[in-house]
Amino acid sequence: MIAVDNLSFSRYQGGREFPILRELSLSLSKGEQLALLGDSGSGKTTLLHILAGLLPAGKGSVSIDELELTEMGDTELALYRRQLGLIFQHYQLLDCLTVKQNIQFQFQLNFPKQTAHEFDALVEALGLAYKLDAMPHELSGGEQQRVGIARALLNQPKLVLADEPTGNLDQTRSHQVVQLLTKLCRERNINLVMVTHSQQLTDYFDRVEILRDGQFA
Ligand SMILES: Nc1ncnc2c1ncn2[C@@H]1O[C@H](COP(=O)(O)OP(=O)(O)OP(=O)(O)O)[C@@H](O)[C@H]1O
Repeated sequence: MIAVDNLSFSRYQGGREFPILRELSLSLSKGEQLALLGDSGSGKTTLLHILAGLLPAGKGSVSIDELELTEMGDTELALYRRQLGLIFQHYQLLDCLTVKQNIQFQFQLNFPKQTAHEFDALVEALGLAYKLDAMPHELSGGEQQRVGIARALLNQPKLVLADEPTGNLDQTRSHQVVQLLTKLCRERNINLVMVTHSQQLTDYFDRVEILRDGQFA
C-alpha cells in the first residue's frame, strides 16, 4: 500500500523557489498499478525519485507499506531501496556482463546469502532463456528492456518504479514490454508506478493520473 499525503517539493535556483509538486496526495492499494502521464517538466520523474527514496520530500508524508520515508535516515533508506525494482529508459545494463549476470548482479550484491528463486520463472516468462549467455550489445532494444524487467523483479520487490521504460522502443515492442511488465507484477501482487508519454500504454494499468502544475489533473 502506498500513501502520499500533501506532498510538496520545490527546486531552488538563484535564490528563487520553483515549486514542482504541490500538496499532492495519492493512495494505491496493495498490487495496484498506476500509469503517470504529464507534460515534459511536470514532475513525473521527481515524484518517482521521491517514491524511490532518492529525493527527500519537501513537505508532507510518503509511506510505503506503512514505512514512513520522510522519517528514515540514510541507512534505512538504503535498506528500503533494496526492496524496490527500478526500470529505466536506457536499460542501464552492464556491457561487460552476460544477460544472466546482468539479471543476477544487483540481487547478489544486495542479498549475497539468498537464492533467487524467481530466476527460472522470470527468464522463461520474459523469453530470455535462450539469451542468457549473450552480451547486452547482442540484444534488441526490447530484449534489453526485458533483461531490465527480470533484474527489477528478481528480488520480489514490494514496489516497481519504471521511468519511461519504452522510451527507446517502437510501438509494437512498447506494447509487448508493458503487457509483460504489468502481467508479471499483477501475478505477484506488486505495486507498479510507471511514467509514460503514451496514452495508449495506459490501457494496461488499473489507474492513470496526469500531473499538471504540480498536482493531479
Ligand atoms: N537536478 C535538478 N535541478 C534543478 N531542477 C531540476 C532538476 N531535475 C529536474 N529539475 C526540474 O524539475 C522539473 C520537473 O522535472 P522532472 O524531471 O520531474 O519532469 P518530468 O515530468 O519527468 O519531465 P520529462 O517528461 O521531460 O522527463 C523541471 O522543470 C526540471 O527542469
